Amino acid sequence: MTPSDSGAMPLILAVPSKGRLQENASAFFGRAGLRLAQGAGARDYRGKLVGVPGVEVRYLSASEIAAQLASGAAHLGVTGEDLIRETLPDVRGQVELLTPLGFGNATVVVAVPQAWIDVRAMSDLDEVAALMRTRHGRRLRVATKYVNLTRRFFAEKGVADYRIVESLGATEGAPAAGSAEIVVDITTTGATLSANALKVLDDGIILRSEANLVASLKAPWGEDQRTALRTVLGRIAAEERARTTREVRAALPESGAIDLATIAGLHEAELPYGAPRGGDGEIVMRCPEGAVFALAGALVEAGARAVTVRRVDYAFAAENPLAERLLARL
Ligand SMILES: Nc1ncnc2c1ncn2[C@@H]1O[C@H](COP(=O)(O)OP(=O)(O)OP(=O)(O)O)[C@@H](O)[C@H]1O
Ligand SMILES: O=P(O)(O)OC[C@H]1O[C@H](OP(=O)(O)OP(=O)(O)O)[C@H](O)[C@@H]1O
Ligand SMILES: [Mg+2]
Repeated sequence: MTPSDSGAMPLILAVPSKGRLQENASAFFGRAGLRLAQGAGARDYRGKLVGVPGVEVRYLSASEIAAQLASGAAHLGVTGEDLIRETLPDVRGQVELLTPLGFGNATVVVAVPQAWIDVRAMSDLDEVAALMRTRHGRRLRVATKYVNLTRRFFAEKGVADYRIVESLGATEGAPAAGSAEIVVDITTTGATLSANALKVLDDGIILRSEANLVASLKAPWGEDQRTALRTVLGRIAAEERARTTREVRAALPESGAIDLATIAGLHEAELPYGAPRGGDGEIVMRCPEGAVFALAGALVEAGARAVTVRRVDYAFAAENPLAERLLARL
């Protein structure tokens, strides 16, 4: 880490440089008003956030991001939960998973040849392993790049007699190639598994993963970095709040007699600008997207003269829940 022009130590934000997560990750930051500006040239793996001083963007592969968050070389990053759980021996002690991002969805699964018609569950693997030993004199081989997830899951399921064959790519090809009998790999559509005549075991789901915004507990969190953190997470929270809620405005009845507190309580709504000052006038509420119609109905029922609902782009608030959660752990 090198001091920025102003001498401040930057917050290092690690962003996928390639692969499936890249486009979605920059779109996610863009929605939050955080525009990534890559340094000159496509091969420059550093950049900045436009208009947010004190942040250095590093473009890395998804697995490298997990490693840098673990070591503390990066403060914040976007990567798959699968890589976090595979790479970090102590997830809770090393990072805080701040929020799932709704993209990069994939499932880590145990898959066996479709031809093994009697093998449906993890418990059947023990029998297969025993047969392998007696018939072929060797252990059942599992091809994977998820070595740690595999070991943990197999141990939980009581399957012990196997050997891992580390795979660096095209894992699903291992059984046909003869380098392993079964695989542990990530799948989204299932197309690759089918194409390789493999099936997922009934209880063979190891982890449902998606991209997450992750913070390192091991990175040096000085005052400069905490300030940058509040700005970045404040914008992300404002976008998330705006996306998941609706603003509901109502013209109160002339009489002013309306029990807003009760209505708000019943419909998970809040009054972000407080209760109305006078008896008459307009109030602004905010509620989850799914509560809109019930809330609007309740307001009309209670005498509101008009109710309008709208989406907003950003909803900033004094509290910064993502930042507070992280800062409380540092
Ligand atoms: N169908 C999918 N297959 C693989 N990964 C997926 C899929 N869908 C989402 N992902 C997520 O994307 C992450 C990175 O996968 P991707 O293949 O895009 O990166 P990569 O550039 O190959 O990374 P690396 O070179 O470090 O393996 C996965 O670990 C997972 O979290
Ligand atoms: O269930 P599906 O939708 O078919 O997707 C799963 C496949 O995609 C990934 O490979 P990727 O394309 O990332 O290649 P890689 O193994 O080189 O990373 C993954 O390793 C699977 O092979
Ligand atoms: Mg890949």
